[in-house]
Amino acid sequence: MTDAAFLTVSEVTVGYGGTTVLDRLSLSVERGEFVALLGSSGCGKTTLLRTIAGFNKPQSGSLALAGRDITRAAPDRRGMAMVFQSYALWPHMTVAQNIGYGLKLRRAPRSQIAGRVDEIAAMLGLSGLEARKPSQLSGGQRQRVALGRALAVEPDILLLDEPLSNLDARVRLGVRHEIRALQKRLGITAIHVTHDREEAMVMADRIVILDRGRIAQEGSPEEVYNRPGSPFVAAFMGAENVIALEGTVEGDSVEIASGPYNPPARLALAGRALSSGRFQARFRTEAAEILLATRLSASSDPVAEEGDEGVLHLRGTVRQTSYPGGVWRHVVAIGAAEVSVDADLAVEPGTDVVLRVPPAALFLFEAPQDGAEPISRAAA
Ligand SMILES: Nc1ncnc2c1ncn2[C@@H]1O[C@H](COP(=O)(O)OP(=O)(O)OP(=O)(O)O)[C@@H](O)[C@H]1O
Repeated sequence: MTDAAFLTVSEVTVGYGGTTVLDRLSLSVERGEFVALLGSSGCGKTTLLRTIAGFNKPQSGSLALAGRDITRAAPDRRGMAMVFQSYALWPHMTVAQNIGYGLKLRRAPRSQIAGRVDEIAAMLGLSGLEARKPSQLSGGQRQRVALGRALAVEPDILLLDEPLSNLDARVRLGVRHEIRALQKRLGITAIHVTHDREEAMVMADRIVILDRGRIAQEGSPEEVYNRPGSPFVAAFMGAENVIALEGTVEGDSVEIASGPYNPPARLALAGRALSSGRFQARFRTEAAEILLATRLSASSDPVAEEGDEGVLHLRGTVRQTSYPGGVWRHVVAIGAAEVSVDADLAVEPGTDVVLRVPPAALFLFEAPQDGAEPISRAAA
């Protein structure tokens, strides 16, 4: 955490009744940064956002904004505005009245409110709709009004609580880009709660992945996607195929001996701390290539092929083939394990195949205590 951080959340613990939801959580956000809080349902994303907004009081820890302690400041004294999933617009007010609501509460002069409402309506593509009530708007328009109401008060921090999840997929993509472009143009600091990985990836400068009230990992979208630090983050970022292996660590690589489902391989550790013994290899559905087993039958050791250093080859049998669109998806059985692998062409169920997982797409981690039996043996 740096002293220069705009918002600082320090060692904050928050719970409901006797249950702790956030456990000594610390987070810092820079001015102008767009941070996405990503995590599965119930991990505490909304609780963290509401704590930042001042709706939840921490049992311990502190919050500071621009160097000012706001731990006990009332929500309307924090210079923040929140946009909710449910829009939370006033149904009896017009679009203009909804957008101007925060300014009216602050007793801004009527002419100033009108000018600001016009400006925001134009910026958000709502011009011409100012006299309508929320019930006369589409979901995307309502969400833009909610965003306009938040922006009208020129908050120091914009808090977004799954604001796009009620919109249909096509509108959601559009509003996603609108919010991001606007945030960049206005230089607003934004914290956005979502459980949608792609949404977090395309909108945020930094992704904070929460797991049961703690930060599992934070980093740029590219970092958390390509260098997940734990099996939880790898799985959350889409590397859901898991193969249990056994190997011997030598320097910065791990050697696995030939087994019934794999030729020998030397896999790069790429700085990960692993010790000899059991570990797990994770990869994404789109990361592995399917090779037909017959192509490799002449070679007992495909790893020896030039340029295949660090590659994991796995022998398996296709169990299911489906077409989700664009590519063919295959369920491939490798011993007792099953993995999902995409390919441009359909491979018939029952076909023996070899999967080729390149080093950059392979994530290695310590095996969990209750992990599956490894399919490989450690090299002697
Ligand atoms: N007002 C409340 N009283 C008691 N428990 C609560 C309350 N609000 C949330 N919780 C519990 O706190 C935990 C975290 O909830 P929170 O809403 O922060 O999660 P979330 O990550 O935002 O989930 P979702 O994505 O489903 O909205 C959950 O177990 C939830 O049941």
